Amino acid sequence: MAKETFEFQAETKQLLDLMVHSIYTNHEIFLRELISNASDAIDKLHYESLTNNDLLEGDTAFEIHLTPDEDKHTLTISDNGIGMNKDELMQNLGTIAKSGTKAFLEKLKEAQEGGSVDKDLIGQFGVGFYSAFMIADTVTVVTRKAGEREAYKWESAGDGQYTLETCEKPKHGTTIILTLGKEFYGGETEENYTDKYLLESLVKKYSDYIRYPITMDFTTKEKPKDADGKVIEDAPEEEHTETRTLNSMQPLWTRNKSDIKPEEYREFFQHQFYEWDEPMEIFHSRVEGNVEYTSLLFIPGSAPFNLYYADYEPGVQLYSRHVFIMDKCKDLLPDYLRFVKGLVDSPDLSLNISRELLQQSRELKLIGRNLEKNILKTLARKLDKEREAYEKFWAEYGKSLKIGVYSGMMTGENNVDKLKDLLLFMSSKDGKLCTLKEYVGRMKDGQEKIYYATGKDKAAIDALPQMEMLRDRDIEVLCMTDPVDEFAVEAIREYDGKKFHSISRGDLDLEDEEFKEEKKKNEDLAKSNEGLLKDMKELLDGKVVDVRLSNRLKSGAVCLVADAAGPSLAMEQAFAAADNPMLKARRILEINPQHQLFAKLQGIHEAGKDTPEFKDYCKMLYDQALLLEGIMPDDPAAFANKVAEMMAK
Ligand SMILES: Nc1ncnc2c1ncn2[C@@H]1O[C@H](COP(=O)(O)OP(=O)(O)OP(=O)(O)O)[C@@H](O)[C@H]1O
Repeated sequence: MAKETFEFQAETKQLLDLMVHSIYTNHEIFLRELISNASDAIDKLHYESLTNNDLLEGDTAFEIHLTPDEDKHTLTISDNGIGMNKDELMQNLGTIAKSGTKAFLEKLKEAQEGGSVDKDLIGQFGVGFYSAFMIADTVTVVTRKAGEREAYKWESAGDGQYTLETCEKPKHGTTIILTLGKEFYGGETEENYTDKYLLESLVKKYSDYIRYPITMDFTTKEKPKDADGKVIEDAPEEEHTETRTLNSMQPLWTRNKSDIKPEEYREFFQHQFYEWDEPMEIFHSRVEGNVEYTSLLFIPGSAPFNLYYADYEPGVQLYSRHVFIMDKCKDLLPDYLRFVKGLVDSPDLSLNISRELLQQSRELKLIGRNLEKNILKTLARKLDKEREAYEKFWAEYGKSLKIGVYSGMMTGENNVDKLKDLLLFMSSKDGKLCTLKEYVGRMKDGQEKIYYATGKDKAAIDALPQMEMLRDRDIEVLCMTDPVDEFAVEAIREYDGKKFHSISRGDLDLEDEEFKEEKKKNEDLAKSNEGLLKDMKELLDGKVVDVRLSNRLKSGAVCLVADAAGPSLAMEQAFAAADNPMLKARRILEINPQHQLFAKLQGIHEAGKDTPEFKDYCKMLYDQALLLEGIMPDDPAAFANKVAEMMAK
């Protein structure tokens, strides 16, 4: 193949431009990035060779080798990993397929504007390879895919183009030759990347735990020794070259907890899982028993923006005796812990079965159950002892637990018992978060139900007309401001023998005498107004299933509630947002018989149910009730016009 020139994809160009112009000051991490890619490539080959030994081509000594050359101003990093064929080269080093890159570019811009470009951005967004352009004028990649014959040379000066041609490469794997920029070699600079001791220290700093030897040749000059081992003083010095392994190769998770510094955990977490923040929680444990494993799990400092979208891939890395098996095993932990990152290393996981079978294996299930228990125990402890920290966790991941509560009903897992004590809801009293236990613990004497209301925020809930009665009675109401809240509560049904009761669904049924008396009075009143209510219902046919006199209103004129059978209005909205408009609430319009408007309505009705005025009143009452629930009337313009017309009268 003759040498061909290709253009980088637009986003890659943008990224390269940032790298070349060195807006990022922490140059040295390029080495970590390239070493980490080399290690991944060896992992891949290792894994594939388990089922196809021929791929190794007889070369089983996995290694990442560094060759600095002071004279040529180059640094070469080579591995005997899987290598790349032509398509892969063009795909991997010509385009940026990952959606994360856009986020990276934005973050970088933000950091730049904030004046803090030192933050460790690169690598967390999977743009590792391109960091080479921070220090190299030209990057040359020579690579041959294991099991294939053709080798390729890729080259770029980071100027928007790269070239590709075939070449010779006896060993499979990848060699990256960095022709260093003039600030990055020679004795004048602190950043001399041909300096072996600097390279050694960088390997120690960033790549010590890499599982394969990172080697470099050290040449020393010594005078020869005689047969007795004595130095021959007058002989000329001889050069000795010795290949040294620079890293300890001990994976972090295999070390003793007490020997690991917090910054080592942080560095590992951020780099291994491309995270930006510090972890919020670290779980590091070694278990021996029915099944033996080491786990190192993290709860990231903040939830990824796509945690609840289909493109988010949950899962934990699996290793067996420190050998990488798979990246995202999603069957290990329950879905409600989808935000947990980390790894499990177990000699009991077999390397020689398919990933599908592995995910079904008894050992994996056992490990998963143990980890789940452990995480839940830690969260419970946090809730109990570190409330503020738990509320921070809740703000990031609470939704995941709430989804877990109700999705468990579908999958047959009993997540309710596991999770109900970890849930927090906002109290109508002080706007603070409380657990169900706390709510029940401070219920008023004689209160038998857990009252809740739904709305977009606390202010909207406070403004609900039906809240007035509860406020008067000093009854605390749980504010459900997230659409999933009510679904979770539906799944829990009751807590400590107390049933959940929506203030906007079914009957309000407060438990005090005053309420019961009111209710009785309204029942009598409803009988004497049967005609009016029936005619209103007829007029609003298709919109509501019933029109009733309300027991739940004090000063408000109307409200819209849902029948106890079927979803609530908030649930209906959530279904509609999820493109499932079939599940509708059975709406009931309630009118306050104590309100002046009711007397007016009675008067209008006397003139007959077919008068335009009665029709207008009914429609407008319904639209008002919708607005109170935060739902737009079907025809907002008609509603506004009617209001204007009435105001002008
Ligand atoms: N030494 C290598 N051997 C084989 N393939 C490589 C090597 N270096 C890079 N690649 C390929 O190029 C791709 C792009 O590398 P890059 O460092 O830009 O991102 P990445 O490593 O995939 O991202 P992340 O840093 O998120 O892991 C890699 O995914 C890999 O497929």
